[in-house]
Amino acid sequence: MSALLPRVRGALHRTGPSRFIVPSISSRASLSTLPSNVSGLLDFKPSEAVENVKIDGYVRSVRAQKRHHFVALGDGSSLESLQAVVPADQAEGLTIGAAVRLGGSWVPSQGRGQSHELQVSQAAVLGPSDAKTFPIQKKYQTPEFLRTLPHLRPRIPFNSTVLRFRSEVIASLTSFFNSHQFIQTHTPILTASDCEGAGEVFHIVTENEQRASPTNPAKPFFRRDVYATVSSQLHLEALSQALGNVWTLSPTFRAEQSDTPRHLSEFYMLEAELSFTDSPSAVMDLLENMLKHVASDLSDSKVVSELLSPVGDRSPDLAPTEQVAQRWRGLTQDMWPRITYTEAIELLEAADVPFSHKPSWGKDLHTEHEKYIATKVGKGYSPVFVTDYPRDIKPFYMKAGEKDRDVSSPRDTVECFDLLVPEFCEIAGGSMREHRLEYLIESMRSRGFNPTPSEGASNSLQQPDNRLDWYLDLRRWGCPPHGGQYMTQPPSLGGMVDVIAERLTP
Ligand SMILES: NC(=O)C[C@H](N)C(=O)O
Repeated sequence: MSALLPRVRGALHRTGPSRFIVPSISSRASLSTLPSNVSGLLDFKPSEAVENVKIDGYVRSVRAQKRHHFVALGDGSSLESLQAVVPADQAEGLTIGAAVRLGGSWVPSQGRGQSHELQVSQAAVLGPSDAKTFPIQKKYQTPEFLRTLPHLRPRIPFNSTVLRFRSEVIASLTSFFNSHQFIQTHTPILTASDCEGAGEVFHIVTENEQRASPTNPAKPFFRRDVYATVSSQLHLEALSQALGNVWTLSPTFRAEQSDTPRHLSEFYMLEAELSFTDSPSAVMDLLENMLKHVASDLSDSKVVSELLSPVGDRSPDLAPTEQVAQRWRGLTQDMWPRITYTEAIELLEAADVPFSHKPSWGKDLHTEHEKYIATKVGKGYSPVFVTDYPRDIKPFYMKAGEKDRDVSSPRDTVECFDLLVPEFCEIAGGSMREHRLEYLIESMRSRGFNPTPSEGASNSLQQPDNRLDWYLDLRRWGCPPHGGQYMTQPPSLGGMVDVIAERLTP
């Protein structure tokens, strides 16, 4: 293998930022038109051979024949591999997993399975790989096994496709918010506010504090209890009073002990606050338009067609492609139905289905209930908004509904919504925020908080136990009606695409 390097070094050295040698006069393609990655090369279908093509990538598999080795090359840019035909005497070191640089002619392929292939004249191994010990193999490997290799798993073509998809979704979300004049902000990850008791928190302590004992006390690192954020919402509300409409995409942490894909201890959450509005519909419209924007932005993209393609190494614990395609189509449906929680309960009570949890007004909806609603109301493809949940099962910050809105049902509700999608159930939600000081204090007291609003601004550093007084302050000085939305795991569209919504990075 080392013998290969000196032989090709002269021919393959970079002449600038490009990885290609300037083509000779006889070449048809000019430097600027030559694609620079596997995806680009696969889309490049000249009718005649193009010489002096160079490509960097990783060997996905090798089929050795007497005179040639057929190398499947990938570089993370494409689910499909590029076929490189390497003369046997140049194939030393081209083993599965190796990082290589290949040079040769890009020619229409005689074989089946690909329109073009690279007839390699120069091959360099830039990062060798011992095929005998490389744990990622072309054959099927169970998700359980692959989960033990989080540092290598992204190299699996399907997984790198999911990561590219996430990148494109984030770009599309950014363009959506940008074009709607929302300001992107970044809220603290380490925070003294544990939001609304949205989930169990991770308490941040230093190793010193952890090792402390009565005989060996440690000086606290922070002056008060600090947690890994469970939601950016409260901080975002403060920022919206300074900037107007704001959004963030932030890592979020919940200490929930669970192996289901729906309960992750670390995930990304998109949150947006819309200021100067008293209309829950406006907040729902924002969420609906945001998802439709992403769906239409990406619908013709290569990455979506790859995710929906039935070929490749799709693991059997992923939803079938037809199901994912259906979810995708659902996002582009015209009007997403909106029903109240009370209507949802009525539908559930009337349903001829043996639910394991009896639906009853005042209780939260279980996944089986949400599935039923999404199928019945959303007809199995359209997302459905369920609004106005009972106040007692929702967090303190949600704005109280108008009691007299439905005289036949004078039960306390809050102005909120959950977005249910077929099969996946709740992927997003939001609410109007209680912007009236006295109502907020009352709501906090009824939930066991002990707010102590002061005359001046709350100095949270001096009030270690009263971590939400600053939140009350927001209501004391210029708090317009406002509301917000959230979506968990937006880069994978709430996990709808990489169904096992797990981290693909170490
Ligand atoms: N921004 C939000 O409305 C998210 C909400 N705080 C939650 O954690 O569920």
